[in-house]
Amino acid sequence: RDRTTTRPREHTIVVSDPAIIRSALIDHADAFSNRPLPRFPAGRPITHSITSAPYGPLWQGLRRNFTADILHRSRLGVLTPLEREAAAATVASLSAQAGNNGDVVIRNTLHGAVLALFARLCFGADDDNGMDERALRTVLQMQQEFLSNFTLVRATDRSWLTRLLHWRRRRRHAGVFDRIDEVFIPAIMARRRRRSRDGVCGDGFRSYLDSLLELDIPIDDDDDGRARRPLTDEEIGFLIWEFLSAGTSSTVTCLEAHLAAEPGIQDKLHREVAAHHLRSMTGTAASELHLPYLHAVVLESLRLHPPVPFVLRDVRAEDVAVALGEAAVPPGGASVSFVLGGIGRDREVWTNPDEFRPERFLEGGEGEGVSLVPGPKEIKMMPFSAGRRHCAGVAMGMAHVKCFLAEFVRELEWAPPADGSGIDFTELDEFIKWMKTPLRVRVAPRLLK
Ligand code: HEM
Repeated sequence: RDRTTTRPREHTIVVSDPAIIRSALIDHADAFSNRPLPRFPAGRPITHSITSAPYGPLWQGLRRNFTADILHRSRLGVLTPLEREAAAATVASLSAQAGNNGDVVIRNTLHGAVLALFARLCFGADDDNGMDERALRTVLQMQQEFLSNFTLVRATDRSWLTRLLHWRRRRRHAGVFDRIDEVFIPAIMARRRRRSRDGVCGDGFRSYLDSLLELDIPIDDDDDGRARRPLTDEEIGFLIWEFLSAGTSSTVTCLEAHLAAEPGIQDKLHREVAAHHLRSMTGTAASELHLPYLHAVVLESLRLHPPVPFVLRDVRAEDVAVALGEAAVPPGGASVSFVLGGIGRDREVWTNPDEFRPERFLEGGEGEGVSLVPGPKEIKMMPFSAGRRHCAGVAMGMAHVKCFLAEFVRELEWAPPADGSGIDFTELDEFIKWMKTPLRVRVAPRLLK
């Protein structure tokens, strides 16, 4: 079986042509199913996460547990009340923070709320799930530190000189991983105690942690996973870190980009959402309701501002040559970087691609039927990537974004800041496409108008 290497490849190939991306990720999926392994501090079980496990029985087991058990579509309705509570708390907090003129910077509040929601899905829905406000603040800091150093650490990985020059930031980045055990292991132990005291899930809510406590993984990925063992607490801690981090920043980035939408679009969205009395509906995920305009707004935003700008693969030389036609790949193989950012703005596919026009995704529009994760047909956008390693949280990501957005436009009116400074759409050139200047908006309660 093809294995990925822990040594950074000397050679990186950047691919932005959608036809070649499709051919590599879908037609040559066997060769393009491993990510380059990051250099994490020695001693970490770096391959024991969905994102870093090589394609094989371990990855299959971890991913199946995640998608078929915890994130399965049939469970999304069960999660809706938690999503609504988180969205409502965010509305209350933003309203309270808005100054006299109504201006408020939303990113930190939103990030905290989305993280708290993921923590409940992960550790259990009760307040005493072991992740109090202090622990959540620590995780928020860890995520911010991790993301702010990620691009630099990757870029400086290749030579000892760049590693030496940037050792301080590299050390800070590695320090995040040193804190994972300290933050999560007490909560893991508390959940285990509760389960043995009160029965299987303690509070009756099957959390991601519950699934990990019950999961057996292959002892050896090379013998097709026949012999199995439970996960260690350290491995569970790392999987929890992945769960809390993989979706939080992309969900926040996605929402930030939506809320900058024009008033005309917002009013139309408000009319649709209000007509559905979303709040009174229970047991149905926002993503499952018939809200075509909400769906179109989310897709249009993902087309224009995909939160993850590129995806990486670790590939052997012969596979690169077959799939990409690269003649001069060194025998050591290559890292391939597939650029997702520009696909949705292709002028040959989209009319006036830089315009925010959700209508293109409604019936009869050029985007009707475009799928969130492209299959073997032409790729018109791919915010969640494609092929075997495409985003494992598509359904949950969409459900969260729609639920927050619906609650936001139902309760509040959003406008550019009162001081006339406008909205700066410049994105940071990093692993996650944050807006360079965190979005500041004017909010006003809708019901009082
Ligand atoms: C709007 C929200 C989101 C976007 C745009 C997004 C996008 C992506 C992208 C582009 C990838 C890389 C795929 C590749 O390498 O081919 C990815 C991977 C992944 N995402 Fe998401 N994501 C989002 C939300 C979430 C959520 C909510 C979760 C769940 C907690 C999640 C969990 C994951 C995981 C586990 C992977 C690794 C999959 C694997 O290696 O098998 N994502 N995501």
